[in-house]
This record gives sequence, structure tokens and C-alpha cells, in this order.
Amino acid sequence: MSESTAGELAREQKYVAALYERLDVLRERTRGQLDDVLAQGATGTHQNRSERDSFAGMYAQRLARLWAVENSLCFGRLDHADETRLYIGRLGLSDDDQHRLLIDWRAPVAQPFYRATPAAPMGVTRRRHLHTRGRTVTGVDDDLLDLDSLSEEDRASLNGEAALLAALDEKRTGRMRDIVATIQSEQDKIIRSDLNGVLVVQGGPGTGKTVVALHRAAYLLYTYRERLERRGVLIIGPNLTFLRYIEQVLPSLGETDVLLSTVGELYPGLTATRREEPEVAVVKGAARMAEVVARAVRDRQRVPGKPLEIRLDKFTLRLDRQTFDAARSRAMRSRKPHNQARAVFVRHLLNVLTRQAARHLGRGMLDDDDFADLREDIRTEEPVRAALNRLWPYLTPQQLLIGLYTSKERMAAAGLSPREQDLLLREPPRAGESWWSEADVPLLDEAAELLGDIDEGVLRAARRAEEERAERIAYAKEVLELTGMADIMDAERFAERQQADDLYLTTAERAARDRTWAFGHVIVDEAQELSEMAWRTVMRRCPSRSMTIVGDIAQTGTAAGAASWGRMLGPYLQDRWREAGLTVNYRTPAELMAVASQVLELVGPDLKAPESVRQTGERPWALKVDDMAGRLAPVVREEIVEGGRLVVIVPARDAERLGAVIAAEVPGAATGAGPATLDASVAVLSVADAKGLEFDSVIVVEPGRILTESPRGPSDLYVALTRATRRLGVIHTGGLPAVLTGLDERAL
Ligand SMILES: Nc1ncnc2c1ncn2[C@@H]1O[C@H](COP(=O)(O)OP(=O)(O)OP(=O)(O)O)[C@@H](O)[C@H]1O
Repeated sequence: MSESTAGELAREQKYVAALYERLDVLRERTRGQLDDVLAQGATGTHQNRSERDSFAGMYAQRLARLWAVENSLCFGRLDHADETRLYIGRLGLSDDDQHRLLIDWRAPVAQPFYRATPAAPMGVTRRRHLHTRGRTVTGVDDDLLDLDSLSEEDRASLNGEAALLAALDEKRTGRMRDIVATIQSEQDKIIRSDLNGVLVVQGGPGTGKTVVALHRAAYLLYTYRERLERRGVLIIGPNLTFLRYIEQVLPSLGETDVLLSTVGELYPGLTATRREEPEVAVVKGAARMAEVVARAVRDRQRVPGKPLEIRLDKFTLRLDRQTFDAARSRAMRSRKPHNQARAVFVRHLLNVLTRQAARHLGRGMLDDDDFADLREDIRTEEPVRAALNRLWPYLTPQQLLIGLYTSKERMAAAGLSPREQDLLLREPPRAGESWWSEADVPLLDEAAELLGDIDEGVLRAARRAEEERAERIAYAKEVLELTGMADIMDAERFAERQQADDLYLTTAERAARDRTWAFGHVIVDEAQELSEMAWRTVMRRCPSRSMTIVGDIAQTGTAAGAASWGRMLGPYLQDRWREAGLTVNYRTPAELMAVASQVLELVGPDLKAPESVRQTGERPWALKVDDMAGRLAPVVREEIVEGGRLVVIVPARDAERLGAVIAAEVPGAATGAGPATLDASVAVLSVADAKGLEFDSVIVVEPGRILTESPRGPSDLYVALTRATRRLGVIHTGGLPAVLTGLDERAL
């Protein structure tokens, strides 16, 4: 290290140490404020109490943010032509006199850190990247933007992409890391794009779509904090392993109140974990299923073609076709959802039945009160109740779909073809069985919209809750009188306070429990995989249509997924969406991308692979074996990366068999989707489960089978070949597909 570099490091160390000191002071101060608020205890008016809660929440969140930024608190410095200097970091810090010590990376003045170039320096002469380990500064890299003002020494140390390349070269840990220190200009434009409207980010593998989407969430929460904290931000990812892979990025940026979810988790209270055949998912994912569900609901409102007799003890009541039709059309005219419209239908029939009963009882003219009493008597007669329930049953979305899938007759009435009926037909659920698949969730959501919330379960629960509330109020009254506090707080408020748990829920937690929650912003990752029906569900969660949609049409694996953004989004947005592209591949080295690009041509001749930012000198290899089950494990053991991670990507149909072989013979191997896979040094995954993830080294098994085993085979193989940050090999028994014949054949 030269003397001047050592001097620079020492100066930066002094500055960074002062920042950490300030951070410690703020942590201590905030901790003190939180303790003070909590120590006030549960006294005072309701208003005092709710103020106290909101202060406590605010201090707790601030404290969490102050703790989250410990690692690389400060990572950059901007020197300006007017000789001012700004340090850039994970959050903003000022001293007690309000002098700015550190600028939050999301603040407008920090933007040149990501955007300035020698051609457009934005008033910046030098951009410095600071590398730290713990609280120690270990190095600096400078980009000198004002080339005229450079000293000879500066010119010699010009080192544009050092920080980025160092970040990309690091071994993978199984968890995605934030990239605040090295965001690139085309990514920054997307991150800081306006909150309003729908932004589609199309980009090839490894271009940073996921990581950019996450930084955008952090940026939006910082810039529009008030609006988004109330309504929340929802991030939708393709599967639970992927969500686990990305879940640490936002907390490391100091943002914790974001809901991460798969489409399968969007229906509260249900876990959709059953895997099903792709053909079934295709039927369930098609837009026309919205009409099928609507017809299934109407089918449950069908009235009999012939009169119905209801025998009571003393006489028999009779409902004829005309009455049914009149009741039904009134219910339809109310335009209410099924469960609410039921009340209209039932009221009409009950009025008719009550008039008949009055005649039977010889009570011609009844006043309103008597009529109401008699109607109530009729309503509670068991045969009447049973008849009304048959005619227009209360239905939950689950009941509707179970009723549909278990009856070919109902499916036919709802408009499904015989082939579709065969695909969808199921036995009713058995206790403890996980019956629902991810593709069912949008259908349940659709049904929930059409049925409305009121069903018997909800009513029962509501009645129970009301009774409990009345009991709590009675108890609270007693307590208040005993303690002499009755005059400062009323019993209802006191009772509510007993239930204060809900007050401590974050926005994300509240939103997760509420199917009808409207989010302030929704981010959809791997968006190409969503079916038409899934989009209906997602759009319902975001009536304001403030969304970021990221994906790659070339990587679509599910047959129900998107072939074009316009076709998928058109029904909701027409052409009111803007598109941004990402063009540089930060993950896959050029040697590997050269192979993947050949496969991309099979996906679509006009598609263009992203440009790799680096080369490693390691060429991908191919190995032919006679006996896959016998040879695979030794090859895998040889490829294990010291301290790094390896994935073996297998055809979906062989996943279980080959997974078992590797799990038995390779120490530390984990098979199948799940969090364990992320932590293992060797993972065995199908393409669908590896989507969105990355590994130091990748072995693709039987690429020929991957290519042919699904209609989206070329996309699947393209995804598999682009998961590696360093090494790639393929292992096969038969011949290699023509597109891979350029690989270096390795000998055993
Ligand atoms: N500016 C950057 N600085 C450092 N690393 C970056 C940068 N941009 C992207 N990366 C890294 O590149 C890798 C790929 O990013 P990411 O997973 O977001 O890409 P993607 O476009 O979502 O890929 P895919 O479509 O294959 O899922 C990640 O390791 C990410 O951290």
C-alpha cells in the first residue's frame, strides 16, 4: 500500500468511526425514549393510550432500523466540483446541530452516486466506494469523473468497476444480498421511477430484476413513507424457497414492514401446497374460469321446475314455480353477492309462506307486528329452514369449489368440457389432507368476490364475538366501578383495550389477514409465471394500480404463464403501463452465456440474451455416462465448491429418484424445494424450484429431457443454464441436444 493510500484509509477510518459513534448515540437515545414511553404504563384516557402505543411503535421501528444498518453503514463518498463532499450510506445521520454526516442512499442528492458518468458527471468529480469489514475501513475504489482535473497519480489509479466486480466475485451464501453500494445506472433509473402507474421491468437472467425490485420497494417506502406505511407494500414471488432466498434484503436496508407472499398464500387462512399436473393448472389458470366460477355460483341458485311442498305439523305449505322465479329475480336485481342476495330471496319466499300459513290458521288480516311474529315462527320451522337452505344455500368459496370439483354434473353445468371435467374431478377432502393447490387460490378468490363474506360460519363467529364483547363490557364496567375510574374511561374503550394485541400488528401483518386489503404498491417478481386467473387476484389487491412487475418472457416455465406482457396485462391496463429493460447480466459469466444464448434461440429467434459483465476463463463442460444413477454422485462430489454452493438441476420427472441417490451418497446434500436447500452446500432441484435462485456451480442433468419434457422445455433449459455465477457442466446418457454440442466433452 502506498503512503498516500494509507493516509487516505486512515482519514476515511476516522470519519467512519465518527459515524458509528453517532449511530451508537442515536441507538441509546431511541432505546431511552422507548423505555420512557413503555414505563408510562396503561393509564390515562383512551387517546393518551393510543398516542402512547403509536409512539412506542415508532420508537421500536426506529430502533430496529438503527440496528439493521450496522454492516457497511457508509459505503460511498461523492466529491463535487464546488469542493463539497457527501458521504453516502444506508441511512441518513446528522449531528445535534443538524449538520449532515451521512446521506441516505435513497435521498435525491445521493442519486449521482449511481448515475454520474465521465460523460455526464452531474457536478461530481470523484465517486469513492468505501469497503469496510465490521467498523474498519479496509479499502477504497475511486471513479474519477472529471478527467481534466485529475492529477497524474489519480489517473494511474482510475478503477471504474472494481467495486462491482469484487461484489460479483464473492461466493454465494444461499441468501440474496443487498447491492446498495454498487447499483448500476440503468438499475437506479428503475429503482427511482415514479410510484404511480404500472412499471414492467423486462430483463434476461441475472440482470438484477429481483434485487432491483427489492431496492425499489425500499426506495418507495423511504420516498412515500406516509402513503405506503398505511396501505403497505406486497411483494409476490414464485415459491416459498425463493421468498426465503430474498427475505433478508429489505431488513438489511432497514425496511421490515413489507409482506412477502406467493400467489398460493394470498387467500388468508389456507395453505395451498398440493402439487398438481401442469395440464390441470393450465385449465384452472385460464381467464375463462372466471365465467366458470360465476356459472357455478348461479347453478347453486337454481330453483326447481315443479312446485315444492313443505309439510309442517298442522298443515302443508306450497311454493310454485312462479314464486320461485319472482324470488330469484328479486335477489338477482339486488346485485348483491350470493350470500347477501340470499336474504332477498328468502324474504320473498317467507312472505309468501307466511301469508299461506295465516290462511291455514284462519287469520285473514294480520297487522305488521303479528305478521312479523308469524314469519319468524315459520322461518324457524326445521322443514322450512331445510328447504330454504337447499334452494339458496349459504356457501363459502371452499364449499363452492369442492362441490364443483367433485361433481361432473356441476362442472358440466358450469361450462367445463368433458376433458376438463376429467382433469379436474376429485374426491372430497379427507381430514388433514392438503387439498388445495396454488392454482385453486385465484378461483377461491374469484368465488369469494361472487359469494360475499356472509356465511354461516362468519355469522356464528360474529355472534360469538358479539356475546364475548358484551361479557367483556359487563366485566369492564365492574372493574371501572371498583377502581373508581368510571368517570375517565368508558367501559367499551376499556374492553377494547383488553384486546389491544391487534394494535401492535404491523401494516404487513394486518394486510396478510385480510383478503380484501388494498395495498399501496404491489411488486410481482418472476411475473411471467402468473396465470390469467392469478393476475385477476393480484390486480384485486391493488386497485390503485401502483405496481412494479418484473420478469422475463423468455423464462416462462408454467404453461399457464405469459407469452407477452401486453396480452397478460391488457385486460386490466389496456396500454397504460410503461416498460423498462435491463440489459446487463451480473450473474452468469460470458463463457456460460455463450451456451445459454444458443438455447435462447430455440425459445424465440428474435430474443436477445443479456450481455455478461464478466468472464471467468472457465469453460462449461459436458460428460457422457452410461449409468446416471451410478455415476452422478461421484461427479457431484468432485464439483463441490469449497465454502460455496452447488446445485444439481434435474428433469422434474427424475427429481425424486436422482435426489434420493445424491442425498444418500453426497454429504450435506438437500433435495427438493424448501429452506434447507438454501443452506445446503449441494442442492438437487427441478428447474421450477431453481427459478430465480443462483449458485456458484451448476450441474444440469439430462438436458435433452429437460428440453422435451414440457411444452416450455427450451425456456426451462435456458433457466437451468443461467443459474451459475462461476461453473457449469452438463451430464447426460444419450446424445446431447444439438444446441449443446459445442460444449467441451470431459472424460470420466
Ligand atoms: N448492481 C449490482 N451490484 C452487485 N450485484 C448485482 C448488481 N445487480 C445484480 N447483481 C447480482 O446479480 C445477481 C442476479 O440478480 P437477480 O437475481 O436480481 O437477477 P434476475 O434478473 O432476477 O435473474 P433471474 O431472471 O435469473 O431470476 C445477484 O447475485 C445480484 O445480487
